[in-house]
Amino acid sequence: MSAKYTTPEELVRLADVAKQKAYCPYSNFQVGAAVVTASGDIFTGCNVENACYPVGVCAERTAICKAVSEGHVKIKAVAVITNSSKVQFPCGLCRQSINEFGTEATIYCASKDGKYETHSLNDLLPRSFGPADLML
Ligand SMILES: O=c1ccn([C@H]2C[C@H](O)[C@@H](CO)O2)c(=O)[nH]1
Ligand SMILES: [Zn+2]
Repeated sequence: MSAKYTTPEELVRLADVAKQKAYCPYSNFQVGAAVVTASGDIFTGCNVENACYPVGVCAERTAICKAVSEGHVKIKAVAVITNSSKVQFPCGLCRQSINEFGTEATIYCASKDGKYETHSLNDLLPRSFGPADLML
């Protein structure tokens, strides 16, 4: 964490920088993510694969865990970028993880050239199950 949130384009750029660190020898699918917290701080992450495939972690969840472990539990926006020429969306696990910390989050989904689409988490994860559902 060092940057403060400015623009979606800058957030996508920071995700792209994080993508350079992707550890993905099995899929060769590089992913970078950048999350913006309530304070405007930015945390970034990459996917980290493992020889035992299920142990691998997505870029979005790497970034979220970095934020939460530094005490930032409210996420306002997420940018994700891959090495695909198509715009890519977070996987289901990552959508659920974003939901835990940012039910109102905005998601910027980019292709490798930096072009991005903007979606609400609610668009990507409708009728979600989250913390409020356990407040019995
Ligand atoms: O939302 C996603 C989906 C996939 N990946 C990673 C996991 C794996 O390392 C590679 C191929 O699935 O892409 C992410 O980082 N984020
Ligand atoms: Zn994922």
